[in-house]
Formats: sequence, structure tokens, C-alpha cells
Amino acid sequence: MPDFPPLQNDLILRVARGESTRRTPVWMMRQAGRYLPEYQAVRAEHEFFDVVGTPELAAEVTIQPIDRFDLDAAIIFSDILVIPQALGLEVQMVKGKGPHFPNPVREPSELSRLTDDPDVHEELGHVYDALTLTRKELNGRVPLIGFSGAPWTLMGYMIEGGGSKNYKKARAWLYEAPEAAHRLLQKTTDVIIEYLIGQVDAGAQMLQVFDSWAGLLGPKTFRTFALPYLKQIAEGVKEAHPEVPLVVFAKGAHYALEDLVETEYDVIGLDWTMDPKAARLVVGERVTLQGNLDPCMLYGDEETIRRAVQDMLAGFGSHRHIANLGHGMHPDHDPEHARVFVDSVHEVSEQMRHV
Ligand SMILES: Cc1c2[nH]c(c1CCC(=O)O)Cc1[nH]c(c(CCC(=O)O)c1C)Cc1[nH]c(c(CCC(=O)O)c1C)Cc1[nH]c(c(C)c1CCC(=O)O)C2
Repeated sequence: MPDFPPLQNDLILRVARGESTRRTPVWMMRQAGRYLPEYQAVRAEHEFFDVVGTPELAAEVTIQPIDRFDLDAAIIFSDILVIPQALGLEVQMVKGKGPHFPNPVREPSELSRLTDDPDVHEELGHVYDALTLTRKELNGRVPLIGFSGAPWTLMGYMIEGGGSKNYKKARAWLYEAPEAAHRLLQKTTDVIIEYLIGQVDAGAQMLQVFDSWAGLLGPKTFRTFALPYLKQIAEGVKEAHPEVPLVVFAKGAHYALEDLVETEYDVIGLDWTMDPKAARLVVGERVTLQGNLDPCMLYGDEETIRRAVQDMLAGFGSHRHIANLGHGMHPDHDPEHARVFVDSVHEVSEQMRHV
């Protein structure tokens, strides 16, 4: 492993492992992105996947929010859709529309189009290079988070060919062609495990698995088609790197909270539809919880955001909580409101520990 500068702020890693800290650490999903004018400036010159594929550019935009705000972690600038790319599918980012697969996996018989046992280092080496460079350039200011999409969420994109309101085609596979669905999920899982281990070898200090579309599955379907693969990922990565905290963000999967506590993930990310206090009652202090302010709360004024942060912190309690939004930043968010969110978490959480 390359030699990296010593870490000056390890709050998030300590909280993920269950230690007490003087304040609650905070980061924001999609903290690097279009709401930042300095990101827009880079995007004016470069296509999205060129930024992802060029380590110097990826490092630059990863660090932009760290320079601007008092965040406790950086997350590498990339996308969950690099895994379908590694499996041989073309993915384009269409302005105003989002991701687009010109040639998605339409039928189970088309599974053979996916590359067998892809060379992850060869296909995704640019992400590893971006992690290594970013970790060096961060110079120990905050830990660097790596990530991957979860098998079910990636299966959705590969079959639908892009964003979709209800993932109808992908969900139909689960019932019409369950064996093919399991084959696709397993194939994706194998690549994800190797990819995440490689990210740690390249410099990632914490890893998050995004199951953004978990909420479209019911409890039983989740247990059949999502949970076993999420578990395999945690077990596979822990076997190689037991010291690296793992976060799972299964958006919308309220019903799965207890199931997820039983896995090897150290941190469970919550979206904003869950009540922090109720979630804490279920999990106790067995895991760290992450979240969960409604991103739309950042459209509110300073006072509104501050009060919402107070409620959120009171609900989660000052132990085993990493503050975040319940989903990503929106492109039309005012960066100054993100600052209010971050600073409020620090101020209020320090006060909470002194009463
Ligand atoms: C589902 C998903 C994707 N990508 C991702 C997810 C999981 C998180 C979630 O549920 O939101 C993950 C992701 N995508 C991006 C990051 C970067 C790190 C960060 O700051 O969080 C991360 C962690 C950058 C990005 N990924 C994307 C952008 C915007 C593209 C641009 O600059 O034009 C960014 C900054 C593109 C993207 N990529 C994806 C979509 C749906 C879109 C379009 C979004 C939109 O148009 O509103 C797929």
C-alpha cells in the first residue's frame, strides 16, 4: 500500500467503530456536484465520465467541498455505474436526463453479453488511481470514502437502461426469471467485492454501498434478492480488510433495519422518512446510524435548518451517529445552506455533550 500522510481528523472512523467523540462527524451524499460553481466550472470543460476517468480531475472535484466546508470526510468522485461499464455495458450521461444505457440487458438471454470475470484492475484502475491521488492531496485532512452501487440497484439500471420511476422491468425479472436474476446479482456481487477491496488497497478508508432502490422491494423480496448479496459483500470485504468501516445505505428499506443490523456492516444509512428515535430504539448501540435530514430541508432558511439539525441530533443521540442528509444534494441547492447544515451539526452536537 502506498505511504499516505497521517490522518488529522479521524472522527468518522471512530464513530463508525462505536467510539465516543467530542462532536458528531458530518458529510453529505453528493457533496461534490452541480450545486457548487467550482464543480460547474470543471464540467463546462469536461464530460461527466471524463471527470470520473481522469484521476487529476476526480481528485480536484472530490476536494472542492472539503476546501469550502468543515466536513469530516471526503467521498471519491465517481459513479455507481462504473460497475456496469466494467461488465461491458455502455453508459452515457445525458444532460438533463441522467444516465442512459444505449443497449441495456433486455432479456435473460442477453446476460451472455456481460463480460465474464472482468479484469477489475484493468477496467476500473482509473478509480484506484483517483483514490490514491486524492488521498495524497487530502494530506490527512479527513478520511476518504470509497463506494459502490449494490447489486440490486445496479441490476435495475442494467435492465431499465437508465433512471426509472418504479423499476418495473427489473422487478418483473425477479418473478419471471428468478434464476437469471440471481445469476446477474451474483456476477455483479463478485465484481463489487473485488472492486471494494481494490479501493481500500488504493487508499479508501471507509466504504459505502448504495442500494438506492432497495425501497422498491418488499421485505420478502429484499431478503431473497438484496440482503444475501449485501451480506456477501460485507463478508468478502471484511475478510480482506477487517479494519475498514462499512456503511450500507438501503434507501427506503425501513422493513430491513433489523436484518441489516445482523450483517457485518458497521454503519446503516437512513433516508429522511425514518424517525431517528424509532430507528435508534430498534438498533440500540449495536451499529452506528448515518443520516438523515431531508435534502429539501436545505431549501429552508438558516433557522429552519438549524432547528431540523437539533431535532435530528436529539433523535439519534450523541453516540454512534454520523450526520448526513437522507439522500444526495440537489443541483439547485444554495451552497451557503449546506454550510449552515455542516456548521450546525458541529455546534449543536458539541453543546449536547456539555449539558
Ligand atoms: C443512483 C446513483 C447514481 N450515482 C450514485 C448513485 C447512488 C446515490 C444515489 O442514490 O443518489 C452515486 C454517486 N454519484 C456521484 C457520486 C459522487 C460522490 C459524492 O459527492 O457523493 C456518488 C456517490 C456523482 C454524480 N453522479 C451524477 C452526477 C451529476 C452529473 C453531472 O455532473 O452532470 C454527479 C455529480 C450522475 C448520475 N449518476 C446516477 C444518477 C441517477 C445520476 C443523474 C443525477 C441527476 O442528473 O440528477 C446514478
